[in-house]
Amino acid sequence: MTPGAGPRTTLPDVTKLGVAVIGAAGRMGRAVCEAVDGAADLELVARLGEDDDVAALRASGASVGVDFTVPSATEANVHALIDAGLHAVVGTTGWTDESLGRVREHLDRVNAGREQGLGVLIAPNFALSAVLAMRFAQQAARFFESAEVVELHHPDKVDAPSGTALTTARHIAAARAEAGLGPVPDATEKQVDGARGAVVDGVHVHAVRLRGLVAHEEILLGNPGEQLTIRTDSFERSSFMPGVLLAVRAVVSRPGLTFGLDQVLDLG
Ligand SMILES: NC(=O)C1=CN([C@@H]2O[C@H](COP(=O)(O)OP(=O)(O)OC[C@H]3O[C@@H](n4cnc5c(N)ncnc54)[C@H](O)[C@@H]3O)[C@@H](O)[C@H]2O)C=CC1
Ligand SMILES: O=C(O)C1=N[C@H](C(=O)O)C[C@H](O)C1
Repeated sequence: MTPGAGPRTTLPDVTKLGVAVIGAAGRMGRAVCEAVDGAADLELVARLGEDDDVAALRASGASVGVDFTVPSATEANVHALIDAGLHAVVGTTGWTDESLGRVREHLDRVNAGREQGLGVLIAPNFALSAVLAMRFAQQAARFFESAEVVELHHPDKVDAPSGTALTTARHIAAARAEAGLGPVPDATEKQVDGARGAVVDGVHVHAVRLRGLVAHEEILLGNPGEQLTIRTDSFERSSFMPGVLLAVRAVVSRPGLTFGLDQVLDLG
């Protein structure tokens, strides 16, 4: 574990919220460390990498652990953060209903014995444009016969489709089901494997990997004679930082599991 700004020679500032970043050397981890460092009310007290022990955060002065690691590691990190008595903000992808359920149960168990409960906030995307795009897609879905999602990312991304696209597709599917819409029209009988993308709850999702891109998504909604396109573009990782900082400040007073940044924005 590397302390926030070199070896600590003084006690942490108790007027600030102590933050530890897990995955601190990664693309997002570096940006989060910089953002926390630049926030007057937060103090970066630890940067953790792959070989560091999350349990050591117990003595670090951190109240919130922020995880931007890899899908195979994030769930274990969150359970370790809860066991160490920290709140958690998570941007890492790979969450399923089952893994979210395990976190919810763990929090229920731990919070039953605490005066001020621990919170975990997991968001597939912290960029405001993406959060709004997901919400608009959910609102629009019931009015359209067809819906497909295209996500476009940098080629160093290890998972496909993106967590954002999975969530978008699930929201669209839920809105269609609630409105009583049937399957999307599709006459395809013969295709090269994968030509129609992945199918998430009946919604086709396509993943593009292209050098030069950061994180982008298009939601295409079609009716006879018309189309609605909702598009979000993160050109820089700075786009995620206001959402990450908002989540860090919010999670300490939101016991239990929160999924999605929309839950802490006043979106109506
Ligand atoms: N929710 C959001 O707004 C966003 C989410 N992401 C997601 O965040 C995750 C990280 O993305 P990037 O920073 O681009 O990846 P990256 O590959 O640049 O960074 C991941 C870092 O985690 C470290 N790591 C791996 N296992 C670890 C472990 N067990 N403990 C501690 N550190 C560990 C790696 O060494 C690396 O430094 C991905 O799942 C990505 O999809 C990315 C951008 C925005
Ligand atoms: O890996 C990324 O870069 C991103 N991952 C998240 C996802 O999979 O949705 C969020 C954003 O799209 C960037």
